Amino acid sequence: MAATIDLTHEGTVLVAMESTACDPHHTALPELSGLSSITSQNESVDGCEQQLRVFLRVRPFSKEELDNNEDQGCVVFESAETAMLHAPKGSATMKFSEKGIGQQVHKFGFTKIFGPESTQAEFFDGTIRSQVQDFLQCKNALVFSYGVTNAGKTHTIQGSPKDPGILPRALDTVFRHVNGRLYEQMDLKPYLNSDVQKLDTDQLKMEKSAKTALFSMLKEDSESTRTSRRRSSSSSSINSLSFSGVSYDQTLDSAEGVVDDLQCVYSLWVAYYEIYNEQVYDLLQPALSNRTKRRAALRLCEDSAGNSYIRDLRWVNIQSTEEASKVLRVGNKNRSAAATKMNQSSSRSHSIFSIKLMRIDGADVQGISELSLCDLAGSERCNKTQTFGERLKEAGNINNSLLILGKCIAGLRNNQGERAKNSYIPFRESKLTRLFQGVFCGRGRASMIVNINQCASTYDETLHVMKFSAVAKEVVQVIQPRSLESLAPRLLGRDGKPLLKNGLLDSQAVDDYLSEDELFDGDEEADMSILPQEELLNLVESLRAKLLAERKKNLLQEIQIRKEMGDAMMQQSMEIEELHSRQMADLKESYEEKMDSTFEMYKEALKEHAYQCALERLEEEYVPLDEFTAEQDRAKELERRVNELERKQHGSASVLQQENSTQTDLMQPSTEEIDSERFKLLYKEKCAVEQVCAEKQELIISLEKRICELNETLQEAGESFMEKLAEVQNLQNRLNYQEQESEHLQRELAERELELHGVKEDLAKLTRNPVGQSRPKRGLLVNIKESMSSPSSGNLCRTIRKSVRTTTSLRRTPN
Ligand SMILES: Nc1ncnc2c1ncn2[C@@H]1O[C@H](COP(=O)(O)OP(=O)(O)OP(=O)(O)O)[C@@H](O)[C@H]1O
Repeated sequence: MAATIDLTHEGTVLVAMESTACDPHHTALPELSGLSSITSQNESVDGCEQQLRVFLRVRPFSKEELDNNEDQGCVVFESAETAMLHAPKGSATMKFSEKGIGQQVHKFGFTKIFGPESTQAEFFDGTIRSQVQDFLQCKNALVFSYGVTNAGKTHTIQGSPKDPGILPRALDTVFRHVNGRLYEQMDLKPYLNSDVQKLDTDQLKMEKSAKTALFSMLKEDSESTRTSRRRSSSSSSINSLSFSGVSYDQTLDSAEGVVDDLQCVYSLWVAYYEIYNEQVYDLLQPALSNRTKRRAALRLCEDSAGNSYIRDLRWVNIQSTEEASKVLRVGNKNRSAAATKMNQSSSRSHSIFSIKLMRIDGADVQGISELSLCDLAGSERCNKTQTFGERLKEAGNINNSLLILGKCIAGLRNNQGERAKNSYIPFRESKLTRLFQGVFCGRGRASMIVNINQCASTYDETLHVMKFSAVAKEVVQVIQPRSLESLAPRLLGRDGKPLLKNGLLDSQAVDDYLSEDELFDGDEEADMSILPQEELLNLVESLRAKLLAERKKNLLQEIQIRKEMGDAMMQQSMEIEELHSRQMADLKESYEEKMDSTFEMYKEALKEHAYQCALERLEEEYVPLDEFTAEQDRAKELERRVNELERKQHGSASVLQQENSTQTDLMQPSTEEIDSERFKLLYKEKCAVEQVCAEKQELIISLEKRICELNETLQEAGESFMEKLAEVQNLQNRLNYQEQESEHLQRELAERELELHGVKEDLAKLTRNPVGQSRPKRGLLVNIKESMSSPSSGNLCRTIRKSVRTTTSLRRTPN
């Protein structure tokens, strides 16, 4: 059930995205469709344009991987920016390319590539050091690592105590920059997305005791781990990560080039949370129950400007790298890690470590910026990693949120340029993208780290990651320059009311900020806690009746829409089925025709060939019958005469012997003459017979030769016939395969019809008993959106998704 998305479609024109508002409080984020947020490059001249920076980091082989013959030269570096992927034998990519689908070699470009030998320090300096400097100048930054599981994401972000990753290095850079200028009190605390809350004395006390309690969690833990460590000193868990007293290369200055007002002091706050199974959990909150280790899920809300923030997320004030390290260790302890087949300590959640930096000048908070480092969970294919039960659900959620991230990135790219498609960008379909929508839309600089391993066994997944990154690299961010005034967060009191504006109390500002209309208009996740309680109760009461009527109306509309969607789905599946059966019938017919005609063609050719050979043979061997019989007669006659002469010769020899003694010498000469004449004649005839025999012999030899030649030709023709027969067989096999495919698809179609039937029955039930339903108090669009987006929603959504997948796969089916 691995979610895959092909992001490599066309649309290469890269143009800028429009910046979002200069003032973070009063201009809403681009609407969720992203339609209004996209302009051409020319229109965004004020903003600073930059292609999304995408870095590739390739981790070295482990010893086990080398032993398992994982090194098959799959990754080849062409230059510092270009890498080639070569499909290894046995990979799906190779199998497909052998069938003529896709290629064996893929080439990808990156902002910069870091090979297996690159150090953590080199990586930090070459990638996010500049973003940390931006952060120190009140600019938001987001860094996220993407890659298959076991590719080195956590190593890159967190590293180990001896070899710290970019997060400890970033914190170290920040602390060295603010060294001696830390705001030591905790009374100014981050609030909502980018505001600041002034804590009163009670709140301050609570804040301090909460911090002490947090660090004491670590003490308790270290007491127990110390005992276990004594037993086993081999632990390399990230839980023990510490970067206090860093021993790594510190030759580079912490924040070169950062222009700074030396009068300013800084307050640093950190939060550490994870998105696990599409729920946000605070990694710094203790578990609800010690036994189950369950924690409370937090709500993702939006302020009136549409900026996302996590309600009740715990921000901890830190005064040193040691404290930052402690926070990270507490969070790592709580992180949802479970061993998968591919990585023994695989992280199953997206974990985000956020740092907020407040620049304070006297009583004024001049600016606030946020740096988030997001370690995405590894994406893996369920079959390969043997995931079951809870792990399978996790994998589904991980894949789904990565899929949405991919869709958003592809959507951003497609919406850029003159040929912008103005397509819907599904930021709100997952918590991850919803959280970082602002940064992607220009409220900060984002960069992506693509982690890969070079293992042949995970080649196909790695290729998918690379394709994803290729799309990301084409996204252009426009970071709008913001004035210091616009950067200044609002200072809010206990109940969320702003206390100061331009140094003065401004009660009007609260109305602008949180008007009733904004609070209740459309967004079901608006944070109501920021309104005074009484006001809120009144509003709730007055809206109650309205809401009921609205819900009734919505329910009916929803039923109608579901019915229409069900009908449309049914219609669509019937059309698909019909189209498919037509295609299959056509295909079958055309293959049969092709096969028959090929067969006939070869049969004819063979016949023709045999006929020609026979004709040639006849022509060459042909002797007229008369001639042949006359010759035979002549030969017989000659033979007969030879026999007769031999007989005569024999008789005359004996007569001569008898007469020799009696006859006179006179008689002798005349008999000898006759004999000699006869001999001469006989000799001549014998020669003639021998000549005829020799001629016949020659004829026989030449005929035998021709027969041999004809045999060879026949053999050749036979061989070519066999070849053609094999081809025909091959075509027949392909036809059988297509038929099997067709049957499979028809079965799938039948399943979908069953599902649709189920949905229709549900609908019918719903129509029969609409008021009895207990539904969450949400709007129509929200319910529809949720049912369309949530992986755990009902049959209808599964059916729609299935249909979309089937349609896509139908389009991809090779002819
Ligand atoms: N650049 C590197 N140099 C040396 N070892 C590395 C490097 N990158 C990763 N590793 C090692 O590879 C293993 C897997 O790395 P890591 O846990 O960071 O993967 P991951 O992508 O975070 O996996 P998951 O998504 O499952 O959490 C670890 O043992 C890590 O120490």
